[in-house]
Amino acid sequence: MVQKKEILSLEEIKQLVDQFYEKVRKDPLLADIFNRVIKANWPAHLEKMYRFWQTVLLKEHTYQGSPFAPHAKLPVNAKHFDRWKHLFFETVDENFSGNKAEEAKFRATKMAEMFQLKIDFIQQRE
Ligand code: HEM
Repeated sequence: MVQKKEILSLEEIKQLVDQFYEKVRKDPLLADIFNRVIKANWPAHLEKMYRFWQTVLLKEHTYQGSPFAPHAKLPVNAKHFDRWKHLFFETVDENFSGNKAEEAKFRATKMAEMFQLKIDFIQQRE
């Protein structure tokens, strides 16, 4: 069996982020939701996401921002988060193994849970 790579540097972060958003952009449930906000600005979004995951996984603090803010008003529910997590896990597992790969899935799950709780709360009030 071929041993998969560990996530050790910005190079692997870029591979993970690029391949994940390739899937997102082809996904029938998620693509429109992203495209409506991002429009032609995918390169800027990807740059931001490299910095986000570099900060989370490599502890190189290149991301500064409010991760939740752009999600607050998105028309999303559990179905969308399940798909997001499925594509993210699939991308990690296709490319990587090791501690950081497991941490990526753990952190993504925790953030998705938190985002979903906040979004549910906002949607209930409206
Ligand atoms: C259904 C699930 C999700 C959808 C539809 C979604 C969609 C979006 C959209 C449309 C943006 C704004 C992009 C822009 O303004 O250019 C964004 C930004 C972002 N997303 Fe998500 N997202 C989802 C889940 C997640 C999860 C689970 C995480 C964390 C692991 C995450 C992390 C981020 C970060 C860090 C940003 C950049 C925030 C900033 O502007 O600093 N997203 N997302």
